[in-house]
Amino acid sequence: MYRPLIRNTASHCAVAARPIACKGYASSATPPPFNWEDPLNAKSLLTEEEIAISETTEAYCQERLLPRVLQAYRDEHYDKTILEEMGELGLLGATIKGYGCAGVSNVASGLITKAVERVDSGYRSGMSVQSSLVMGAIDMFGTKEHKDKFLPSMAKGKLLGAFGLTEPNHGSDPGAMEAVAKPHPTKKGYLSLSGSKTWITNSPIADVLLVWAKYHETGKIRGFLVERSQCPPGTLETPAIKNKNGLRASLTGMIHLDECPIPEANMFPDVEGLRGPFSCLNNARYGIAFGITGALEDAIARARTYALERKQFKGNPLAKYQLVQKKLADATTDAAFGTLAAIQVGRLKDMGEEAPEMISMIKRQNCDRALWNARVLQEIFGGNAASDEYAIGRHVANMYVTQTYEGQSDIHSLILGRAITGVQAFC
Ligand SMILES: Cc1cc2nc3c(=O)[nH]c(=O)nc-3n(C[C@H](O)[C@H](O)[C@H](O)COP(=O)(O)OP(=O)(O)OC[C@H]3O[C@@H](n4cnc5c(N)ncnc54)[C@H](O)[C@@H]3O)c2cc1C
Repeated sequence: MYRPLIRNTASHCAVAARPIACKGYASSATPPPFNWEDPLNAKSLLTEEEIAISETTEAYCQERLLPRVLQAYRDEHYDKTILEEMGELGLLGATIKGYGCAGVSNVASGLITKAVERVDSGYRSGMSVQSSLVMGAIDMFGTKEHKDKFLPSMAKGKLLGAFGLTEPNHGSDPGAMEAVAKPHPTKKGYLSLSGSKTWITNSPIADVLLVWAKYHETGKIRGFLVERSQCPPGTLETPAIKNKNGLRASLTGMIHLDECPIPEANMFPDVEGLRGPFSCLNNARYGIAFGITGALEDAIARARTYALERKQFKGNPLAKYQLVQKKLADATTDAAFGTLAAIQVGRLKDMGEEAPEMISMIKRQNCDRALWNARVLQEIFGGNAASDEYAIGRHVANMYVTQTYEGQSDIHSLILGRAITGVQAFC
């Protein structure tokens, strides 16, 4: 069994306070050994609590998730009891304080996503939607009633969430969405929600769907909590999107709302416009930027093992050849740089000093570099890369999606370009 996360308030937010032992410049005759699994000693930047959370989550993921992922990916199956297991460990909504959540630092929550994504980006996606996009939104924008009603069961993984922003005609440009909430023609105190959302993680199994739609009176975007159990037949459909090329271990679907009655009280009261969805996306994008380094590290570890074991030309291991070594050097460098950048942004988040553009920067950089490197590492496996048993093809296919969702990399380039030049280039 795994220990649930226990919050040690003393070491919660700050960088581990350690005495600085001055050994003098270049005084050591034997420099510390290079650790290819943590080349820049990112661990030295973590608190004891963060290290313990990381180790607990890594152990759970390697022992319980890894054995399931190959079959889940083949069958395009998501076992929703995974969220209950994660809930028991305190991994869901981990940064939220109260409501049965662990209340850990943003760096600790990044380490959780990294451990899960080391196994599979789809498992991390299912968790991120629950934690950052739905629980996070309720915590940020919900009323006390929303929080009391939804957060404790969501923290346990007993109530599942989905986040509906993307529409069939509006992906990168959600401001142009067509979903709309109008007064309900017959039910007093209710709104009538209509519209379609697509590519929505967890939608086929979600109990509560956070749907973003334009409010009739103002034309501004508002957030609505749609409870599946309260929707009359025919007003809510959530068909699965089957036969995906990537993220097959997570469930993705559509949301169709046809004059669905929603209590007015289920609308987030005070947030309007794109600030609502984008605030939630910021947290989730941070999780992706941190998490994807786990998937890249897994690709590196697998490619390294393969390169050491596979022999070609006079019985030499592939690892002996310079071109192969360069591929591993490039990927290892990018994983290490990406991890440090994610920790830095996490620390700034803990202090409330992160700019959204910082998150765009690490989401774009870490996802782009992970995809590029994993695609190159795939070559080390030769023909065997075509077999799903070697996992590398699964990571590459998943990484395409991580580079695409929650703002495709080119969109994050435009966000950064706007911040650098002051000139808007979206339209
Ligand atoms: C497996 C999966 C799970 C997902 N889960 C969710 C979810 O849970 N909730 C949710 O709301 N959405 C989800 N999405 C949707 C995802 O966020 C969108 O696919 C993404 O935002 C891109 O939108 P689009 O697919 O409509 O592409 P488009 O917006 O049509 O873009 C296509 C291409 O054009 C480029 N482009 C667009 N506009 C510009 C421009 N102005 N300048 C330069 N280039 C531009 C884009 O960068 C992209 O490369 C998911 C997607 C996938 C694949």
